[in-house]
Amino acid sequence: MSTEAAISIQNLCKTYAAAGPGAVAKRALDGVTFDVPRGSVFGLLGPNGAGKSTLINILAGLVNKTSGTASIWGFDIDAHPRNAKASIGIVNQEILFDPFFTPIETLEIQAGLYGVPKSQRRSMELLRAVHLEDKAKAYARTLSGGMKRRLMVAKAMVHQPPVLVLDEPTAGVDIELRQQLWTYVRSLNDAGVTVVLTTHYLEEAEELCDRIAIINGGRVIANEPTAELVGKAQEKVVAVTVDREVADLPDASCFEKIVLKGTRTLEITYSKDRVNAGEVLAAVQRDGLGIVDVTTKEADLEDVFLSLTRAANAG
Ligand SMILES: Nc1ncnc2c1ncn2[C@@H]1O[C@H](COP(=O)(O)OP(=O)(O)OP(=O)(O)O)[C@@H](O)[C@H]1O
Repeated sequence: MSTEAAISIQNLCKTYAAAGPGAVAKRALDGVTFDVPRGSVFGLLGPNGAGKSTLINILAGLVNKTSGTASIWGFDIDAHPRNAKASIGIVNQEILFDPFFTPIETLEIQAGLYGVPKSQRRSMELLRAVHLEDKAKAYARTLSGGMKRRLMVAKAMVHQPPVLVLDEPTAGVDIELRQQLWTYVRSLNDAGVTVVLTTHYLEEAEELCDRIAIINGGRVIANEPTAELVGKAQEKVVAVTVDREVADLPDASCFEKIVLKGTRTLEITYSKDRVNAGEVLAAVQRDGLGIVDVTTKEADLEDVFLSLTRAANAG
């Protein structure tokens, strides 16, 4: 176990017992091992049912692991549960707080639960950080969905944990609010907070995370710096605009796919390990077409994610 890690998980397993007669036990985590480096924004990705919530709930002390170890900020969750819990703030998927309390009361109550002395509370500062200062004394039930979500983030930070976990922070959230949340996550990270983010939005992970782990079927199938993971995508797309209308599509045998967009633009999908961009263009020119313009699209995380989970399911 690395003491430098914000979170260190070793060989973590969780089997949910069969819920009743005829039901079967479910192995939700099957030997998960990874470290979250201190100071990073770490993405935890996986399809539905991959085991992400189970993992987070184990860290939060809400689900008992079957075997393996986990530590938060150097504190083993079994040996030092209180210190481990004090080191982490978790924002759940569901919005949970009493609708009759105001945001400032919600934060004060949460600070009380965590035993934060009055002199060390920063409730107003937290509300300011999530742009809810002017709503400090409004009933929580009168807040919009986005405001409630921001209040959840502030609530998770009352005890100033060095690690913040956001479970699907932007599910069902509009683009503007998503941008605001991203900005806030970045500012927390700039201030030294290690952030772990689970998301279905690959674009979000690609934009925010330094490092990404992908879990599938309870196992880690990738754990790499974001740029390296993205670099693994083998398929690239190039759009080639030619100098005349295309009557017949060029021979596609060295491409994965070729589609005509409009009358003069060919969108060609090719595999980096089979051909390079020069060969793609040469193949177009061989057909007597003159090239007027070329644009390439970088492969994104979606491609990597799909090919890795497909490979894991096939294997
Ligand atoms: N309390 C439970 N009892 C039995 N099985 C469970 C329980 N909680 C989760 N599971 C099962 O364990 C597996 C992992 O579930 P988990 O909720 O951790 O996945 P997830 O990656 O968080 O998915 P999602 O993105 O949909 O939240 C699933 O097959 C799920 O059905």
